[in-house]
Amino acid sequence: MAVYTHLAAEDLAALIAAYDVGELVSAKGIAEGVSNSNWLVETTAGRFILTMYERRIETSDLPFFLGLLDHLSERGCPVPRTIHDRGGAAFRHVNGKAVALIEFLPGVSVDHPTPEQARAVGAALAKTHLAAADFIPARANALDISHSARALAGCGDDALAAIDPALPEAARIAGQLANDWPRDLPEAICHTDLFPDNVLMLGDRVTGMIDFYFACTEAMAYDLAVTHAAWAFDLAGERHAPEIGTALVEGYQSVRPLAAEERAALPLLAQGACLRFVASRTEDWIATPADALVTRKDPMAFVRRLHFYESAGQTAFE
Ligand SMILES: Nc1ncnc2c1ncn2[C@@H]1O[C@H](COP(=O)(O)OP(=O)(O)O)[C@@H](O)[C@H]1O
Ligand SMILES: N[C@@H](CCOP(=O)(O)O)C(=O)O
Repeated sequence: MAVYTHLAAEDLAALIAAYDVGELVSAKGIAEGVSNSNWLVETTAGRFILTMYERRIETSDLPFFLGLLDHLSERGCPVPRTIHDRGGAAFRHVNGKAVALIEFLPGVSVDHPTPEQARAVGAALAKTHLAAADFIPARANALDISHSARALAGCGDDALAAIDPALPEAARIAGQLANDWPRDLPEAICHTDLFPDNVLMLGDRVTGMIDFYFACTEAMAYDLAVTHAAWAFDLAGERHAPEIGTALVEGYQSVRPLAAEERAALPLLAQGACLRFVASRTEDWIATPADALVTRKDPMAFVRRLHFYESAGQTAFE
């Protein structure tokens, strides 16, 4: 579920009246997602997504995230633009919480991508990297490898082993990788969470890239590594799908060829990408009671991918 807050009908109507988007017709809570509350809003002028920021997002970061959506959308990327209110503001507050009205994009998230779809996702990712080149604001990656290493170490070996006996070893690998991390790869504003549920597709076409709320200044090859780890496996991380990974990298390179040092770094970047999700999933696992309404995501699905990238090396990307 992802509607954490009840919005009274009169609050909703007053909010929509602040925008030049016609009259409110209906608003339905959207079940997908875990971080924010989302509603599909219909007005006499069309459909919109209303997002209420609930967890992990600092209001001070909203101008960056929402400005980025507008920047990428203006440059032809399939990214929803922000609807600004009559006073020009990109976000407002309702009952003390920040909310934004976002363009609705068509499409569905695929569960079992084909190579053609993965190719299109790779190309769309590379286009956002190029289109973000003249986006001036910067934002550090709060979930970089040093953070993952600290977060896992902070859980303590006993708590990690209680989830799975293999987790303490993953924490040690994170500490090692934080020391070996490449620092000089070309950077851009990166999505850093481009999982299948953050991509909307119609057939082989990417119609929407959403949920830019982890976007930050990062190595572009790291963003490709995150996307590879998110797309080129089954959900449990047990089966690598080489045809998906290959198509993804080919699609990326059809728009932005990788430099030799970026290609060479991919296996290590992919291990770091896995550890970013091992760390956040482990923290959530410990913080969320087993009977909570939100389904906990399994950190071990990314420990398996981590070990795959360790042993496969460069062959994971061929
Ligand atoms: N711009 C959009 N156009 C169409 N659907 C959207 C849009 N933004 C979000 N959604 C829908 O809302 C769901 C949750 O959005 P998401 O941003 O992933 O939430 P969360 O940040 O909580 O994970 C998505 O899976 C999608 O179905
Ligand atoms: N993609 C991450 C979770 C991030 O949550 P999101 O719903 O905001 O994309 C994971 O799979 O661990």
